[in-house]
Amino acid sequence: MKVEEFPIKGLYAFTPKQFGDGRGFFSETFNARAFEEVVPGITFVQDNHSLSRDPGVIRGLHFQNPPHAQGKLVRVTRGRVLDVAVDLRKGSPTYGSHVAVELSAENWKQFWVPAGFAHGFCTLEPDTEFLYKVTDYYAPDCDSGIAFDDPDLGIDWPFDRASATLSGKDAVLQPFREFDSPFTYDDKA
Ligand SMILES: Cc1cn([C@H]2C[C@H](O)[C@@H](COP(=O)(O)OP(=O)(O)O[C@H]3O[C@@H](C)C(=O)[C@@H](O)[C@H]3O)O2)c(=O)[nH]c1=O
Repeated sequence: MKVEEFPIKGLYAFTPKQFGDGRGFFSETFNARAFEEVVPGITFVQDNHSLSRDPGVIRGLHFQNPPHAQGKLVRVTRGRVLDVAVDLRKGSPTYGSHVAVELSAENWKQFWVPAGFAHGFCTLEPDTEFLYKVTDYYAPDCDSGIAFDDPDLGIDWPFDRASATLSGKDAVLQPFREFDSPFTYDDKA
């Protein structure tokens, strides 16, 4: 498994091996022991799967507030997305900055987005299937988000608000400047 780090501490990309043969391929898409070596102390409790029909579907930027904050291990099994994580950890040297990674069925990359980040993605191909493991259960009362196109975040999305497809909920998310983060940065983590 290939492991990549980023300028924002806590984010990782993993590329599991694919063993191709005449039938197709085999891949260990999650191995608790290998994951633990890079990101210790994590337990996943729920697996999610979404389908987005068109290119330009933007979901995000989402997070759950404590006590149900979620870490997410995300990947794409069909199609392609631009996946984005925004650092919301108060006191972090990279607070408010983001990492964008392309995830696709072709590159087989997974992105680890710990609790304390807002997460979102934009589909780049039709019929994109997005799969992820999360570290806490869905808690609608803790569900929150920030506008994907907030100018203060400066994310270079391939679609703008007029051309993207958004949920009603995502169309009215709060601006970053009004957001009082409940997350704190742990220097030692
Ligand atoms: C996220 C989620 C949603 N739902 C339900 C609520 C709602 O009726 C329907 C669709 O929910 P949403 O519109 O919030 O789905 P979606 O916009 O795909 O939300 C997801 O976006 C990406 C970017 C993330 O990071 C995820 O954590 C999650 O927030 O599914 C669950 O039952 N369990 C869940 O874990």
